[in-house]
Amino acid sequence: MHALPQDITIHCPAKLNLFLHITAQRNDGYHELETLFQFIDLCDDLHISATTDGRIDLLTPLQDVSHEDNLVYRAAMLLMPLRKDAQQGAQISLHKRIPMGGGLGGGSSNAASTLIGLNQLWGLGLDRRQLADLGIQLGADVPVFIFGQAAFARGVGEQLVAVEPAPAWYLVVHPQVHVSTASVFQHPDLPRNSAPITTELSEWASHRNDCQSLVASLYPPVAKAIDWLVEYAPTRMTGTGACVFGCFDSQAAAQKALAAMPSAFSGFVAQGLNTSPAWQGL
Ligand SMILES: C[C@@](CO)(OP(=O)(O)O)[C@H](O)COP(=O)(O)OP(=O)(O)OC[C@H]1O[C@@H](n2ccc(N)nc2=O)[C@H](O)[C@@H]1O
Ligand SMILES: Nc1ncnc2c1ncn2[C@@H]1O[C@H](COP(=O)(O)OP(=O)(O)O)[C@@H](O)[C@H]1O
Repeated sequence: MHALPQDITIHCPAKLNLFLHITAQRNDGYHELETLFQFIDLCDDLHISATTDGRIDLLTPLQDVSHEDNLVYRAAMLLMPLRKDAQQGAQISLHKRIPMGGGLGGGSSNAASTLIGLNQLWGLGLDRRQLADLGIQLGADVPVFIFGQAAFARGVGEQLVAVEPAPAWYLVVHPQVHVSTASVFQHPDLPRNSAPITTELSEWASHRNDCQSLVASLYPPVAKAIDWLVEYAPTRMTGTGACVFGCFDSQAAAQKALAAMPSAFSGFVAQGLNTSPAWQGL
């Protein structure tokens, strides 16, 4: 039998929702979506070392998130009952770069990478489907990060079909406000009855983010960020916001717009990725 690795470093990419349509609301309150996910090369880094004390130690606290609520810790807890040996433990540290709560999916990506990494270190032998089924308990975006390919998603984000969105460079602009996902989905003015998609996924003009008008009206900085960025490139909000992204043909064009960005916003240039770097080297 091969010896298990003792240490692993896993990238946790951010995602963009290139579009997001809400097609229905289920009886349990959750919304049925049709969304196109692409990863971007802005990544958090997760480092996991195997230990033999049967504990999960998270070495890097996050501001405003307790250890017990941290999605890294919660993902590790989901795998604890599946260990082959109760002495198996882990020390985990997270280097965060993805802004939190901006619609970029960083927490879900951290959770997915924790499941991927511990599955490897502890030799659990779970396949991607089994990891995704565990991960969805932590958040609707976790399965796509385990799936590891750009995807068209239905349901609450668990029915995934691999797709190849065109290569693109993005300027991602953070309007510096925090939008609560739950409050957007609870809002009475949210449109909830988009028709299921029949057009090409790649046709930008046929698609939209159904949360965008509502969020822009509730949060004026989001509207200002869109109004500014749309002068440079086709622009849309990701997830339930607050971040918005412009699509550029080249890194240089995206960088040029970033250089002109008003100081009220923060932003970064990133490349679209159709394969997640989380699985690299595994
Ligand atoms: C909207 C999306 C699109 O990618 O992204 P984000 O803006 O969060 O990144 C996701 O579907 C978000 O997924 P996630 O952030 O994991 O949401 P969760 O924690 O599962 O849900 C937060 C709350 O939003 C509501 N919710 C979420 C997803 C969904 N399809 N319908 C809902 O009604 C529920 O009230 C839930 O309690
Ligand atoms: N490891 C984590 N990284 C980021 N956020 C986390 C993490 N663990 C828990 N959270 C909580 O999840 C919320 C949503 O995080 P995130 O995935 O970054 O944003 P979004 O859902 O908007 O894409 C955060 O505001 C934070 O309270």
